[in-house]
Amino acid sequence: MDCFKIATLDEDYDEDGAVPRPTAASKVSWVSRSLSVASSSRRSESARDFTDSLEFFTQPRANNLRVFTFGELKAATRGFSRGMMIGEGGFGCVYRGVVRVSDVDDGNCSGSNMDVAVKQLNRNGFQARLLFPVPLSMYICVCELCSVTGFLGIMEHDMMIPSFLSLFQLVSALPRQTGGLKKTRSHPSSLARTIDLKDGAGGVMGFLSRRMMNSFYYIFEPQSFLVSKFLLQGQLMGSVILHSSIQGHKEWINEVNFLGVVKHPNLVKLVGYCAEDDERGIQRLLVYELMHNKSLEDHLFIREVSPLSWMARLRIAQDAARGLAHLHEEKDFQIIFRDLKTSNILLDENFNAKLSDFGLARQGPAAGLSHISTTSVVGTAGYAAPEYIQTGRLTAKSDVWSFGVVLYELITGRRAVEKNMPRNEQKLLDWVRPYVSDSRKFHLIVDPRLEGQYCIKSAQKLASLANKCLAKNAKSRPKMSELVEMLGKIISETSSENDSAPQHPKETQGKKEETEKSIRKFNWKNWTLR
Ligand SMILES: Nc1ncnc2c1ncn2[C@@H]1O[C@H](COP(=O)(O)OP(=O)(O)OP(=O)(O)O)[C@@H](O)[C@H]1O
Repeated sequence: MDCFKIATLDEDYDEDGAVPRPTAASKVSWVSRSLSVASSSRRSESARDFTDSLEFFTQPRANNLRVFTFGELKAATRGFSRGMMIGEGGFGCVYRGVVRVSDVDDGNCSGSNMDVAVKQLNRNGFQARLLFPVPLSMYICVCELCSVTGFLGIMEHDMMIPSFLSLFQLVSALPRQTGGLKKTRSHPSSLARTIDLKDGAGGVMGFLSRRMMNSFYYIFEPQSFLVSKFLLQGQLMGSVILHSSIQGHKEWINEVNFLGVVKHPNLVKLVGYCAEDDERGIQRLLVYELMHNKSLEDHLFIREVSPLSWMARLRIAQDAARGLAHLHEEKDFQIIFRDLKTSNILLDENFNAKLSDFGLARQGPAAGLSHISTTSVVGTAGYAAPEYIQTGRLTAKSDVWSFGVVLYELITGRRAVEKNMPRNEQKLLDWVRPYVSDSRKFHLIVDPRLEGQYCIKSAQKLASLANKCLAKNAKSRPKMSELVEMLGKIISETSSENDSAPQHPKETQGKKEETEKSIRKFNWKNWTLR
């Protein structure tokens, strides 16, 4: 999933929620949300945004996170071996591992083994990744102008790029990686024009992994300006996203600080972290409880994984809503999650859902203020609320919008943005619209992987809930606690309907049996990386 960051936004607060003043960011249309976008940006503003987010961290809050050494985590993950890798996100790889934890709670200091997921932040400096088919000329131009250092993500393998890569160096390096790009010795400035896209860059495009396309990336200043320039020329077929280790580090700190202090059954548990800098580079790792059934994304969109029953989907939605309600409403400070999506909803061995990835979380507005004005709009395209994209003004209702998108993904089994679909079906919300308003056609959008094993009334009720979350006017969207209640009602109505019409065996067996069945089907050994 591609993401965006829009910079240069006003820092004004608007207590009555009046129509916002147009800003640079408001030039970015909702239609272009699937692209990575950026308006002109100034480093100082980004820095201010960073400082804002640090505010939260300066207040002392107790956490009992364990500090791991790099050596410990290396041993726990068998040297970060590929065999132990369970996922990959925009900021690094996630590995399975086992760590020893002490059981201080029960009075004795004996230790026990704990299954964990270890997320390793990518180490080296600046990063560049190609998310969507991009004309190679643009790619090269961006890389050249940005002086990319560090990794250049092409295909599954990261390629090392020497510091201050020149255009010529990049083009020379590409053929070895793509196996198809014509080597050319022309002067760097003319290369962009001489490369045959079908022959050479086509190879690059073809090799882009699905995983990379769905990942989360940043545009980092000052490079974002360059990307926006391409966008303005109307030539952007995709985007080159750059982020730096500073940016990744910020997310890392965010995660430690937020997840370190929030505890809830529907938020993934952060066990500890590792922060070591040495000759190997910057080591930043996070250690979470292992969620045996990975993410909702895996279950909804990966064909090899058994589909979730309708009832399981409803319960997952309610769990996620509970997690968000806790963040929004149950603490002495509000937390806006900012990145709700199916890959951030993890499932434990009983298919209980927990939210993970607090890298983009922000503390909500102070008392008396209606929103936070952010200087950078971040999130994942397809999930972010339109008013946030257009104005940078962030409220908890932005999360509610994203939740509405997730509800439609649960109903349809389709991604928020589906690049492989015909153009008119790519944006989920646009695609469902005509079907939702026509009850005779509604069944056509329900996930075919359910094979008819669902209650149509229940699905329609869920869609109507999603519509409430997707109200244009943010203020009229429900609060997450209200959504928890509404979902509870749908769940109990659905189970009583199932009880009276037991023709759907999967849904009448109860959660436990259904879960056991799914677990049996889910085999770690057959787990293939996307
Ligand atoms: N605690 C965990 N237990 C089990 N699997 C996990 C855990 N955390 C992450 N994963 C797996 O690793 C994948 C990558 O997670 P990560 O949070 O790094 O990125 P992401 O959310 O998929 O992408 P993005 O970079 O856009 O946030 C997840 O989709 C999930 O499948």
